[in-house]
Amino acid sequence: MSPYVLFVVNPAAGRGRVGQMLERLERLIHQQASGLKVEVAVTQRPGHATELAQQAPPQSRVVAVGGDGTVHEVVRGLVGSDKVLGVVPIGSGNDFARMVGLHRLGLEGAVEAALRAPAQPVDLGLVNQQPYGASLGIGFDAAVARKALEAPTFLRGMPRYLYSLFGVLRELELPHLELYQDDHLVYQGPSLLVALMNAPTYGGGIPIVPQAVPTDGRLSVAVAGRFSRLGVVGILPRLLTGRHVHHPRLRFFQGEAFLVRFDRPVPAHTDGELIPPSSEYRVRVLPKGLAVAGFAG
Ligand SMILES: Nc1ncnc2c1ncn2[C@@H]1O[C@H](COP(=O)(O)OP(=O)(O)OP(=O)(O)O)[C@@H](O)[C@H]1O
Repeated sequence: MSPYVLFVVNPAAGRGRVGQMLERLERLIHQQASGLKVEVAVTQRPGHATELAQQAPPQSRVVAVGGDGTVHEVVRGLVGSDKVLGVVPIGSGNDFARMVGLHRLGLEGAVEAALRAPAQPVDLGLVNQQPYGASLGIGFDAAVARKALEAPTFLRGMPRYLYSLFGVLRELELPHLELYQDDHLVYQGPSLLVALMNAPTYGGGIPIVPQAVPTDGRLSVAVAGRFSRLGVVGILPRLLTGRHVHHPRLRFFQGEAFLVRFDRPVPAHTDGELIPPSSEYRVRVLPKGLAVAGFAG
């Protein structure tokens, strides 16, 4: 029996580009799906993709059409099931697709892979019991993302990012971090950010932990320690090209389970989606947590 494939399309992804492509997308999917049972569902609101993924029948493929936020919501609906994740990356960042090698396929190639390519498992992360696919960022980058929500609506793209970045820099006051790996304290001190990664990149290709491998049964962790405002501005260009890894205020760890504890609630994001700020994040890897169509392993 051929599998049932549900495409979950987020019209808001890619800054609304997906919504503008809806008809073309549906045509393409139905053209390529001959012989398969396929349905296309358009999300109506944030969180809807998780419900749709949960409701899909056992052993089906559920394909996230959008960016990392859409993938994140579908992952949340699939974890612990025998369903397979597909990804048609049309977001702004697409770091999950980059992690599993699907970002270079182009639209038709990605639809084809979602429909018919064999599936291989990847690790997932779990933070305070909630799954994530590619990234967990705690601290500075999440604060910038949060600030962007308050930015004036006329600011878009890079101006919006710079507004948010300098807004957070102006108020910069580093929390005190204690990082435990398997119950051992491995780092303590002021911290700009902590990234607990399954993927090497976040934020649309920023190689925060270039050595991360999503099939090694471990999370790769970067801790940025005490940074001044000027220090942050100095490290950013190096971060974009992966030249930050030898910076003396950066530390890297790899492992299965971490406890991230702060002296106050600190903002965080999973796969680029903000989660409620907390002073404690319990994080672990879920080895081979989800099968992904078109992932070569
Ligand atoms: N119908 C909808 N209307 C508005 N927002 C929606 C709808 N459906 C889903 N969303 C939200 O859209 C947001 C953005 O989606 P997504 O992250 O996939 O796109 P993106 O931001 O372009 O990509 P990336 O995260 O890769 O940069 C998500 O937070 C999701 O919850």
